[in-house]
Amino acid sequence: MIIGIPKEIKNNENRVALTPSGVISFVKSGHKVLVEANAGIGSGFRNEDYANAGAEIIESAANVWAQSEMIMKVKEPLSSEYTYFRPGLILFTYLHLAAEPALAQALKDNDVTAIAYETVEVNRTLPLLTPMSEVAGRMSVQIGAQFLQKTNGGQGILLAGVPGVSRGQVTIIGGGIVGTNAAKMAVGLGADVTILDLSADRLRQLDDIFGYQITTLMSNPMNIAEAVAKADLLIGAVLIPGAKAPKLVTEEMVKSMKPGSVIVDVAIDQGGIVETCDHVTTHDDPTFEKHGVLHYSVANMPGAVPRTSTIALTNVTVPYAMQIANKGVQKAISENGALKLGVNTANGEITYEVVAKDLGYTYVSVEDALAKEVVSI
Ligand SMILES: NC(=O)C1=CN([C@@H]2O[C@H](COP(=O)(O)OP(=O)(O)OC[C@H]3O[C@@H](n4cnc5c(N)ncnc54)[C@H](O)[C@@H]3O)[C@@H](O)[C@H]2O)C=CC1
Ligand SMILES: CC(=O)C(=O)O
Repeated sequence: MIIGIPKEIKNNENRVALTPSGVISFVKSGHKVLVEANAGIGSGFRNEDYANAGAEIIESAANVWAQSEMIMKVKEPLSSEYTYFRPGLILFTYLHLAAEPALAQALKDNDVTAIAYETVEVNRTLPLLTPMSEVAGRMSVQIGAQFLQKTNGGQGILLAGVPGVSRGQVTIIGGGIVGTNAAKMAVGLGADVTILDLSADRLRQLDDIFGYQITTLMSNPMNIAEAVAKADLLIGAVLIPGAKAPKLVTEEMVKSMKPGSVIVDVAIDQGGIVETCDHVTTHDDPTFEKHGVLHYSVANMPGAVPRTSTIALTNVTVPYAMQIANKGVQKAISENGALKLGVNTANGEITYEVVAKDLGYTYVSVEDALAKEVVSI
């Protein structure tokens, strides 16, 4: 199979979908890899590194897309990339379609087989989301601490406090991968940490991990309101796989926060859980202020630590991409239930149920979509 690796074009997105080591794996298995010139620079991988690994360096993005059977990316295509879509193209990347209706329509209109990293699912875990959630969860506290500084627009508190002065309060809504990793960092800094989740089992696990270092609370409107009101740093970390994030933190709750408090809504890639986090921000201009509270809503947080993130991401994506390359997309999907759950669009249909529901399309199963006329390139 011919696999294409375009350079990421989202604001400050310095990750790349494949490392030179990944290229070696594909080439050894008899595949051809086309890498757009300078695609790896942001992650510290030079064109020569890719060429030495056996990739062909291609000058233009258009040629990479046109000549490849499968495109591997990191972030969802931006509108300028929709022109590269065509029937039969396999796209393997983060998509977050519930929050990207125009992209969903473009993939559908162009009969692209689009497999979303974030919905590949094994035993109720999301193996291709996990490493980036680990990164973003850890970053969320680092970023929050930084914006709590007066010089950066915050209320001017140190999360750790000092002897004689109270510690900062970190409230984390959602105790999955992002939430747990945020808690590790916040506990490590010495903050006062509260985590809310809807799953009693998850709260028990968190209690086992952190003991008396954190407070766990069942997620319900009353507990959320109280925990938000006292938060110096609020972290949004809820996920319902594939679906638009529920708005759990209302504008009224945000108004109850202290001036200069900070919200890091990590779940913004699925639309965000905070009502006032009404738009995505960029690494260039990451925050905005509403009701005196700083809001941070960058949808590609790991893009700021690309070396760590690229290696962590490709560690998990390459084995799945290899199955697609070795077997072809239809056979790979039929033999691997985890990968099948990743398919969000195929043959002009939306094939992930909650995405179809959230965007108002009729859901068609992957099998039925692929059983329609099979388009080959
Ligand atoms: N902004 C960025 O750059 C990045 C964003 N993310 C996003 O962060 C979000 C969280 O991801 P993960 O931690 O990996 O998901 P996860 O599935 O590991 O955890 C989600 C948690 O939310 C809980 N939950 C569901 N409904 C809830 C509710 N009503 N109240 C409280 N908790 C509830 C679940 O029980 C689960 O424990 C996702 O949207 C993910 O895409 C991940 C990486 C980077
Ligand atoms: C999960 C995701 O969208 C990211 O890492 O950018």
